[in-house]
Amino acid sequence: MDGTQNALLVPSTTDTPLLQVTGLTRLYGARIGCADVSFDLWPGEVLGIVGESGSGKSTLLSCLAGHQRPDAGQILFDGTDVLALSEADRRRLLRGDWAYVHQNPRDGLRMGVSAGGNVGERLMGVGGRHYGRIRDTATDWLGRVEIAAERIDDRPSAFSGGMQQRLQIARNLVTGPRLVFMDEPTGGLDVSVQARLLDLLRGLVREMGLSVIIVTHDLAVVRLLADRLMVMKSGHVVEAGLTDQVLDDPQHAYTQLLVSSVLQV
Ligand SMILES: Nc1ncnc2c1ncn2[C@@H]1O[C@H](COP(=O)(O)OP(=O)(O)OP(=O)(O)O)[C@@H](O)[C@H]1O
Repeated sequence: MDGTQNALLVPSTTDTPLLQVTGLTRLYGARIGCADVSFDLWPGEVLGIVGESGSGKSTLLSCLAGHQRPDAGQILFDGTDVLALSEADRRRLLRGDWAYVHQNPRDGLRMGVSAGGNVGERLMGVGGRHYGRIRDTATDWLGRVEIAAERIDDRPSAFSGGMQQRLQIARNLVTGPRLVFMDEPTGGLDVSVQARLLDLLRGLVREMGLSVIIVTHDLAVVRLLADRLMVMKSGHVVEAGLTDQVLDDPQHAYTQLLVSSVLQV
Protein backbone atom coordinates (compact mmCIF):
# COMPACT_ATOMS: atom_id res chain seq x y z
CA MET A 1 0.00 0.00 0.00
CA ASP A 2 1.28 3.48 -0.83
CA GLY A 3 2.64 5.20 2.27
CA THR A 4 2.67 8.64 0.64
CA GLN A 5 -1.04 8.49 0.02
CA ASN A 6 -1.79 7.27 3.55
CA ALA A 7 0.25 10.04 5.12
CA LEU A 8 -2.32 12.54 3.86
CA LEU A 9 -4.92 10.99 6.16
CA VAL A 10 -2.91 11.20 9.33
CA PRO A 11 -3.67 13.84 11.90
CA SER A 12 -0.52 12.94 13.84
CA THR A 13 2.77 14.82 13.59
CA THR A 14 4.79 11.64 13.05
CA ASP A 15 5.78 10.57 9.57
CA THR A 16 6.44 6.94 10.45
CA PRO A 17 3.74 4.28 10.30
CA LEU A 18 2.79 2.85 13.69
CA LEU A 19 2.53 -0.60 12.18
CA GLN A 20 4.23 -1.87 9.03
CA VAL A 21 3.12 -5.28 7.85
CA THR A 22 4.88 -7.04 4.98
CA GLY A 23 4.07 -10.35 3.29
CA LEU A 24 2.19 -11.82 6.24
CA THR A 25 1.23 -15.43 5.56
CA ARG A 26 -0.37 -18.10 7.73
CA LEU A 27 -1.17 -21.54 6.39
CA TYR A 28 -3.12 -24.35 8.02
CA GLY A 29 -1.55 -27.32 6.26
CA ALA A 30 -2.54 -26.93 2.63
CA ARG A 31 -5.29 -24.44 3.52
CA ILE A 32 -4.59 -20.70 3.29
CA GLY A 33 -5.40 -18.69 6.43
CA CYS A 34 -4.03 -15.45 5.02
CA ALA A 35 -1.45 -14.91 2.30
CA ASP A 36 1.04 -12.19 1.51
CA VAL A 37 -0.77 -9.40 3.34
CA SER A 38 1.04 -6.04 3.42
CA PHE A 39 -0.12 -2.67 4.74
CA ASP A 40 0.87 0.32 6.85
CA LEU A 41 -1.20 1.69 9.72
CA TRP A 42 -0.61 5.31 10.64
CA PRO A 43 -1.09 6.81 14.10
CA GLY A 44 -4.69 7.83 14.73
CA GLU A 45 -5.97 5.77 11.81
CA VAL A 46 -8.76 3.18 11.87
CA LEU A 47 -8.30 0.32 9.41
CA GLY A 48 -11.25 -1.96 8.74
CA ILE A 49 -10.74 -5.52 7.50
CA VAL A 50 -13.84 -6.95 5.83
CA GLY A 51 -14.73 -10.11 3.96
CA GLU A 52 -17.13 -13.03 4.16
CA SER A 53 -16.77 -15.89 6.63
CA GLY A 54 -13.57 -17.85 5.99
CA SER A 55 -11.85 -15.03 4.07
CA GLY A 56 -9.00 -14.88 6.59
CA LYS A 57 -9.89 -11.83 8.71
CA SER A 58 -9.53 -13.57 12.09
CA THR A 59 -6.35 -15.36 11.06
CA LEU A 60 -4.80 -12.06 10.02
CA LEU A 61 -5.88 -10.29 13.21
CA SER A 62 -4.62 -13.06 15.46
CA CYS A 63 -1.24 -13.08 13.68
CA LEU A 64 -1.00 -9.30 14.00
CA ALA A 65 -1.89 -9.37 17.69
CA GLY A 66 0.57 -12.15 18.43
CA HIS A 67 -2.03 -14.79 19.27
CA GLN A 68 -0.57 -17.04 16.61
CA ARG A 69 2.68 -17.02 14.69
CA PRO A 70 2.65 -16.40 10.94
CA ASP A 71 4.62 -18.72 8.65
CA ALA A 72 6.14 -15.79 6.79
CA GLY A 73 6.24 -12.01 6.83
CA GLN A 74 7.27 -9.14 9.03
CA ILE A 75 5.41 -6.94 11.54
CA LEU A 76 7.10 -3.72 12.68
CA PHE A 77 5.44 -1.83 15.56
CA ASP A 78 6.95 1.61 15.86
CA GLY A 79 10.01 0.20 14.10
CA THR A 80 10.33 -2.84 16.40
CA ASP A 81 10.24 -6.32 14.87
CA VAL A 82 7.34 -7.81 16.82
CA LEU A 83 8.01 -11.39 15.72
CA ALA A 84 11.55 -11.19 17.12
CA LEU A 85 10.42 -10.03 20.59
CA SER A 86 11.01 -12.23 23.61
CA GLU A 87 7.90 -13.71 25.20
CA ALA A 88 8.28 -11.30 28.16
CA ASP A 89 8.47 -8.23 25.89
CA ARG A 90 5.51 -9.44 23.84
CA ARG A 91 3.44 -9.85 27.00
CA ARG A 92 4.45 -6.37 28.15
CA LEU A 93 3.20 -5.01 24.83
CA LEU A 94 -0.11 -6.83 25.22
CA ARG A 95 -0.52 -5.50 28.78
CA GLY A 96 -0.20 -1.81 27.98
CA ASP A 97 0.57 -0.51 24.50
CA TRP A 98 -1.73 -2.94 22.73
CA ALA A 99 -5.35 -3.76 23.41
CA TYR A 100 -7.57 -6.52 22.05
CA VAL A 101 -11.35 -6.31 22.12
CA HIS A 102 -12.84 -9.78 21.57
CA GLN A 103 -16.21 -10.41 19.94
CA ASN A 104 -17.31 -12.31 23.01
CA PRO A 105 -16.74 -10.19 26.14
CA ARG A 106 -16.24 -13.37 28.16
CA ASP A 107 -12.97 -13.91 26.26
CA GLY A 108 -11.69 -10.47 27.24
CA LEU A 109 -13.00 -10.14 30.80
CA ARG A 110 -12.34 -11.95 34.03
CA MET A 111 -15.85 -13.06 34.86
CA GLY A 112 -15.08 -13.85 38.51
CA VAL A 113 -13.64 -10.38 39.20
CA SER A 114 -15.68 -7.22 39.88
CA ALA A 115 -16.21 -4.60 37.14
CA GLY A 116 -13.81 -2.23 38.92
CA GLY A 117 -11.31 -5.05 39.34
CA ASN A 118 -11.45 -5.81 35.62
CA VAL A 119 -10.48 -2.24 34.79
CA GLY A 120 -8.06 -1.83 37.70
CA GLU A 121 -6.22 -5.04 36.91
CA ARG A 122 -5.08 -3.65 33.59
CA LEU A 123 -3.80 -0.50 35.30
CA MET A 124 -1.87 -2.66 37.76
CA GLY A 125 -0.42 -4.54 34.79
CA VAL A 126 1.32 -1.32 33.73
CA GLY A 127 2.58 -0.52 37.21
CA GLY A 128 -0.41 1.12 38.96
CA ARG A 129 -0.13 0.51 42.73
CA HIS A 130 -2.15 3.22 44.48
CA TYR A 131 -5.48 1.53 45.29
CA GLY A 132 -7.47 4.75 45.72
CA ARG A 133 -6.26 6.19 42.44
CA ILE A 134 -6.88 2.91 40.59
CA ARG A 135 -10.45 2.81 41.94
CA ASP A 136 -11.03 6.45 40.96
CA THR A 137 -9.75 5.81 37.43
CA ALA A 138 -11.87 2.65 37.17
CA THR A 139 -14.96 4.60 38.31
CA ASP A 140 -14.21 7.30 35.77
CA TRP A 141 -13.87 4.70 33.00
CA LEU A 142 -17.09 2.94 33.95
CA GLY A 143 -18.78 6.33 33.51
CA ARG A 144 -17.14 6.80 30.13
CA VAL A 145 -18.66 3.53 28.92
CA GLU A 146 -22.02 4.36 30.49
CA ILE A 147 -21.90 1.93 33.41
CA ALA A 148 -23.21 3.42 36.67
CA ALA A 149 -20.58 3.89 39.40
CA GLU A 150 -22.66 1.86 41.87
CA ARG A 151 -22.09 -1.25 39.71
CA ILE A 152 -18.31 -1.10 40.34
CA ASP A 153 -18.32 -4.06 42.74
CA ASP A 154 -20.66 -6.20 40.64
CA ARG A 155 -19.27 -9.06 38.60
CA PRO A 156 -19.62 -8.96 34.80
CA SER A 157 -21.83 -12.06 34.95
CA ALA A 158 -24.53 -9.79 36.43
CA PHE A 159 -24.33 -7.49 33.38
CA SER A 160 -26.19 -7.61 30.06
CA GLY A 161 -24.23 -8.52 26.91
CA GLY A 162 -23.99 -4.85 25.89
CA MET A 163 -22.73 -3.82 29.35
CA GLN A 164 -20.17 -6.62 29.33
CA GLN A 165 -18.89 -5.42 25.98
CA ARG A 166 -18.67 -1.83 27.24
CA LEU A 167 -16.76 -3.07 30.29
CA GLN A 168 -14.37 -4.98 28.05
CA ILE A 169 -13.79 -1.75 26.13
CA ALA A 170 -13.09 0.17 29.35
CA ARG A 171 -10.67 -2.53 30.52
CA ASN A 172 -8.82 -2.29 27.20
CA LEU A 173 -8.71 1.47 26.81
CA VAL A 174 -7.87 2.45 30.40
CA THR A 175 -4.13 2.18 29.75
CA GLY A 176 -4.32 4.51 26.74
CA PRO A 177 -3.08 1.85 24.30
CA ARG A 178 -1.25 2.93 21.17
CA LEU A 179 -2.83 0.19 19.07
CA VAL A 180 -6.22 -1.46 19.49
CA PHE A 181 -7.30 -4.68 17.78
CA MET A 182 -11.04 -5.30 17.58
CA ASP A 183 -12.62 -8.55 16.43
CA GLU A 184 -16.30 -8.06 15.53
CA PRO A 185 -16.85 -5.85 18.63
CA THR A 186 -20.57 -5.42 17.93
CA GLY A 187 -21.22 -9.00 16.80
CA GLY A 188 -23.68 -11.11 18.75
CA LEU A 189 -25.60 -8.11 20.15
CA ASP A 190 -29.14 -6.91 19.43
CA VAL A 191 -29.37 -4.32 16.69
CA SER A 192 -30.32 -1.45 19.03
CA VAL A 193 -27.51 -2.39 21.45
CA GLN A 194 -25.10 -2.56 18.51
CA ALA A 195 -26.02 0.96 17.40
CA ARG A 196 -25.42 2.37 20.87
CA LEU A 197 -22.12 0.56 21.24
CA LEU A 198 -20.98 1.72 17.83
CA ASP A 199 -21.77 5.30 18.79
CA LEU A 200 -19.81 4.96 21.99
CA LEU A 201 -16.85 3.38 20.19
CA ARG A 202 -16.84 6.10 17.56
CA GLY A 203 -16.76 8.77 20.29
CA LEU A 204 -13.87 7.10 22.13
CA VAL A 205 -11.87 6.50 18.94
CA ARG A 206 -12.16 10.17 17.98
CA GLU A 207 -11.64 11.58 21.47
CA MET A 208 -8.56 9.44 22.17
CA GLY A 209 -7.21 9.55 18.61
CA LEU A 210 -6.92 5.77 18.71
CA SER A 211 -5.10 3.67 16.13
CA VAL A 212 -7.36 0.70 15.46
CA ILE A 213 -7.50 -2.44 13.34
CA ILE A 214 -11.06 -3.71 13.28
CA VAL A 215 -12.27 -6.95 11.75
CA THR A 216 -15.92 -7.29 10.84
CA HIS A 217 -18.23 -8.71 8.24
CA ASP A 218 -20.60 -5.79 8.87
CA LEU A 219 -20.04 -3.01 6.34
CA ALA A 220 -22.17 -0.59 8.40
CA VAL A 221 -19.62 -0.89 11.22
CA VAL A 222 -16.67 0.03 9.01
CA ARG A 223 -18.65 2.77 7.29
CA LEU A 224 -19.00 4.45 10.69
CA LEU A 225 -15.61 3.69 12.19
CA ALA A 226 -12.94 3.04 9.59
CA ASP A 227 -10.84 5.56 7.66
CA ARG A 228 -9.50 2.86 5.36
CA LEU A 229 -10.60 -0.62 4.34
CA MET A 230 -8.96 -3.85 3.24
CA VAL A 231 -11.25 -6.38 1.58
CA MET A 232 -10.21 -10.03 1.96
CA LYS A 233 -11.18 -13.07 -0.05
CA SER A 234 -9.70 -16.57 0.33
CA GLY A 235 -6.89 -15.23 2.51
CA HIS A 236 -5.81 -12.50 0.09
CA VAL A 237 -6.41 -8.74 0.13
CA VAL A 238 -8.37 -8.10 -3.07
CA GLU A 239 -9.03 -4.39 -2.62
CA ALA A 240 -7.87 -1.60 -0.31
CA GLY A 241 -8.50 2.11 -0.07
CA LEU A 242 -10.43 4.87 1.67
CA THR A 243 -13.62 3.49 3.21
CA ASP A 244 -16.04 5.70 1.27
CA GLN A 245 -14.15 5.12 -1.94
CA VAL A 246 -14.21 1.32 -1.56
CA LEU A 247 -17.85 1.15 -0.48
CA ASP A 248 -19.23 3.72 -2.93
CA ASP A 249 -17.13 2.73 -5.93
CA PRO A 250 -15.89 -0.83 -5.44
CA GLN A 251 -13.46 -1.93 -8.14
CA HIS A 252 -13.10 -5.65 -7.49
CA ALA A 253 -15.99 -7.92 -8.48
CA TYR A 254 -15.94 -9.52 -5.01
CA THR A 255 -16.23 -6.14 -3.25
CA GLN A 256 -19.07 -5.22 -5.62
CA LEU A 257 -20.83 -8.41 -4.59
CA LEU A 258 -20.27 -7.71 -0.87
CA VAL A 259 -21.60 -4.17 -1.17
CA SER A 260 -24.59 -5.08 -3.34
CA SER A 261 -25.57 -8.00 -1.09
CA VAL A 262 -25.86 -5.55 1.81
CA LEU A 263 -27.88 -3.07 -0.25
CA GLN A 264 -30.34 -5.80 -1.19
CA VAL A 265 -31.07 -6.72 2.44
N1 LIG B 1 -7.42 -23.51 13.32
C1 LIG B 1 -7.61 -23.70 12.02
N2 LIG B 1 -7.29 -24.86 11.44
C2 LIG B 1 -7.46 -25.08 10.11
N3 LIG B 1 -7.98 -24.17 9.27
C3 LIG B 1 -8.33 -22.98 9.80
C4 LIG B 1 -8.18 -22.68 11.19
N4 LIG B 1 -8.60 -21.41 11.41
C5 LIG B 1 -9.02 -20.94 10.22
N5 LIG B 1 -8.86 -21.87 9.26
C6 LIG B 1 -9.16 -21.72 7.82
O1 LIG B 1 -8.50 -20.54 7.36
C7 LIG B 1 -9.34 -19.82 6.46
C8 LIG B 1 -9.56 -18.41 7.04
O2 LIG B 1 -10.36 -18.51 8.21
P1 LIG B 1 -10.62 -17.28 9.20
O3 LIG B 1 -11.33 -17.82 10.41
O4 LIG B 1 -9.38 -16.53 9.39
O5 LIG B 1 -11.64 -16.41 8.33
P2 LIG B 1 -12.63 -15.27 8.82
O6 LIG B 1 -12.76 -14.35 7.65
O7 LIG B 1 -12.16 -14.70 10.07
O8 LIG B 1 -13.98 -16.05 9.04
P3 LIG B 1 -15.08 -15.82 10.21
O9 LIG B 1 -15.69 -14.47 9.92
O10 LIG B 1 -16.03 -16.95 10.01
O11 LIG B 1 -14.34 -15.89 11.51
C9 LIG B 1 -10.62 -20.63 6.32
O12 LIG B 1 -10.48 -21.43 5.17
C10 LIG B 1 -10.65 -21.48 7.57
O13 LIG B 1 -11.31 -22.69 7.34
